[in-house]
Amino acid sequence: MRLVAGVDSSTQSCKVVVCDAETGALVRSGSATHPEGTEVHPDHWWDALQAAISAAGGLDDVEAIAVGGQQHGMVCLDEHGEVVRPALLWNDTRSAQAALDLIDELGGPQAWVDAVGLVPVASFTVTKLRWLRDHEPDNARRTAAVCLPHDWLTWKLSGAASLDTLVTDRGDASGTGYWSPATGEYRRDLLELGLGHDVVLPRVLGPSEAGPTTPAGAVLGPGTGDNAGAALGLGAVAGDVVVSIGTSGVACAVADHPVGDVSGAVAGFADATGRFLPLVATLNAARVLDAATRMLGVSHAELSVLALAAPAGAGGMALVPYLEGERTPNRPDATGAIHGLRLETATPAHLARAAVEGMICGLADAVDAVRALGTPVERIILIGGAARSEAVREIASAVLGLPVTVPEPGEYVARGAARQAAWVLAGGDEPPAWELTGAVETRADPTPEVRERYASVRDMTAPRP
Ligand SMILES: Nc1ncnc2c1ncn2[C@@H]1O[C@H](COP(=O)(O)OP(=O)(O)O)[C@@H](O)[C@H]1O
Ligand SMILES: O=C(CO)[C@@H](O)[C@H](O)COP(=O)(O)O
Repeated sequence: MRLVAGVDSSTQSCKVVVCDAETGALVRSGSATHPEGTEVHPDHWWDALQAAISAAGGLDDVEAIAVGGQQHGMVCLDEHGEVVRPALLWNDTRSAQAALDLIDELGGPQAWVDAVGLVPVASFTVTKLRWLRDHEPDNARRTAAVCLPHDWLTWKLSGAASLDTLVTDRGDASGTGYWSPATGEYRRDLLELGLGHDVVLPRVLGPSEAGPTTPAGAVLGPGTGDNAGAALGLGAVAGDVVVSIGTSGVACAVADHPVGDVSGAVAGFADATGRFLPLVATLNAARVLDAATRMLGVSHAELSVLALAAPAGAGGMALVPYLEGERTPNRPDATGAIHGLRLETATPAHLARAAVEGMICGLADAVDAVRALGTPVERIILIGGAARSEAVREIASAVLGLPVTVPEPGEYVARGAARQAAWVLAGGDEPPAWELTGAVETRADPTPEVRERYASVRDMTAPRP
């Protein structure tokens, strides 16, 4: 059996899967946690990757490896390849003003959509570079190369010989704000608009193009952003909308043509197969439920039981989940809110239900935004840590008004990276046909009134103090 490995270096943890290259069957796996915070030194990702590889029994018998990772994080390297400062992550909102400045300077949202398929918000790398230029000019000047979390880990696995050996892929490059999915070229003028000068950028490999090798001789794939990785790991096709409830909430779909949304809600990313990946991301997803478990002093399993014990609509209680500000809608300084609290609804069950419903209402808006661009929504595939919750599965089906397909619990980003590694080994126009088994469909009675209530209160939140 030929073995391949896939990595998911996500916001909260690093996961490694080792799979049979031909069938995709999981052979072994491991994981390790990442530190908290929206600013993290990349060395922590490297340490977690080493720990996860050890937990997975090592990679000595693996022929190819690919790395999927959280998108957009700004990794700045100096001319010697040293990290200039801790990386600013996708969920760090300090560059919100930089995003507004950049939109203005290029001539408005349409100019950005035309150039790179997205309208800048604080998440995208180009805005973080502008923040660096404005707030840490010495660090900006020292920056000789910029890459993303997955690019940096691929480079480290290759031995990090020189800046010229940095590689990336279309999927992750499309989240920078200085690479065009439509032309497949960097927009160095936009990089310079952000950072103030030109730097080395990773070479963009094709979807199954081999990168460098590890010192042990395993071939490295291009890797990709975590959402493109998940779509590849799930084998998503037209009509599927992947909804991921991890640290971020995401709704995305595979498309044959580049997509642009001047409202900025949908980012017109590229995917990991040579196609495109219109995507909406929210900042508030699984951690809203983590917060609810803390407020109620219960476990996730207990939160799920509580939420399902309360009536749909939580007796009119609606929770707006902007606990970390929000990206879609673009409200970096917003806070969360609980509306409609009454004596008779002041129970743990009502609060649990309102937390799950509010978080999913944000994602239902995301699915609507993807649909509004003409993307067919025939099947919802639910993944991410919070998909382990029965309440999330039931309430997602009810709030979205659609059946929800939940694959068996697994690491689908890491699986997608492993599938890419297998594709690099096998060659050919399409990735190897890895069958997805064990998916279960959940159908609940639709509750459109929950979304109506949410829509009536979602703009009523206080700014961050
Ligand atoms: N049974 C569960 N119910 C709800 N949330 C859960 C459950 N298990 C894990 N989670 C949450 O899922 C999140 C991690 O999901 P994951 O998709 O791995 O995140 P990321 O990829 O962003 O690091 C954590 O916030 C964790 O608390
Ligand atoms: O910013 C985005 C997508 O645009 C996020 O989806 C990040 O890619 C982080 O993902 P997770 O760690 O939550 O999986």
